[in-house]
Amino acid sequence: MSARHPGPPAAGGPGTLLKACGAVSAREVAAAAAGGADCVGLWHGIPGGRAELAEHTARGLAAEARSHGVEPVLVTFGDDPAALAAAADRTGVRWVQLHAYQLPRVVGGLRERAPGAVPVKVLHVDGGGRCLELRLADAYARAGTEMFLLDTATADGRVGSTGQALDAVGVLRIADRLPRPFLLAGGVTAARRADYDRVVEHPMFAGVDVDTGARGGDGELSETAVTELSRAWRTGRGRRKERS
Ligand SMILES: O=C(O)c1ccccc1N[C@@H]1O[C@H](COP(=O)(O)O)[C@@H](O)[C@H]1O
Repeated sequence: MSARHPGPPAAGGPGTLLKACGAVSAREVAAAAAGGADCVGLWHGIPGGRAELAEHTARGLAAEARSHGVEPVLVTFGDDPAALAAAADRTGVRWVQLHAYQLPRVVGGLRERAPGAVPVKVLHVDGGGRCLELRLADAYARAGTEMFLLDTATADGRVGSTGQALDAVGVLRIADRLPRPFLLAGGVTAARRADYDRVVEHPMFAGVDVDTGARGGDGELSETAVTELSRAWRTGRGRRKERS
């Protein structure tokens, strides 16, 4: 994990990780950094993805992120451990977010080939709070997963940037069974912070990962939006519910 965040932060406090996802330009990386993001997601290996980056672009933006003191995270659907390790090496990115339905052996294979990699495994949660991959959580941890990320899977099978929020009760039920800290994703906004008081207080809560809610009216990652997220999620304990 990054030097700034060696372990799970105190619940809802200033140590809460904030990851802004899907940067495609140095300007977006700088905006996320200026807003207070700790991590920025760079898509590589998401065929057809609107924020998919060529390897050399991901490498450049990773260096840009680091120059701002922000940890770059490679976000990928890839499931070939050798290719993932090579991509991490060539882009110079340590954190690898496996955003598809990769099995524990993919995590293990990545760690074998790239011992310095920090695998983040996404667990997909449906509208009823069900998470099919939950039964694999211990196996993911044994394979070397350092952090989980809970994200929405829609009824029609869409994953990633759904903009749809997870139900807090379902999140808590899953969090109780996780052997590693987790980031919350799925339609995260500043206003929705008030719905997650108990989630933020959970000992395994590490922070939030935001794509849609970190963007301005022009669709780009925005310093203002990230600043609002940072204020809400890092200091927002017990706030009254805001109107969205
Ligand atoms: O946005 C996508 O289509 C996507 C594709 C593949 C992997 C991840 C993707 N998006 C990620 O989904 C979460 C939550 O996004 P949101 O805040 O609900 O919009 C985030 O990690 C996005 O980068």
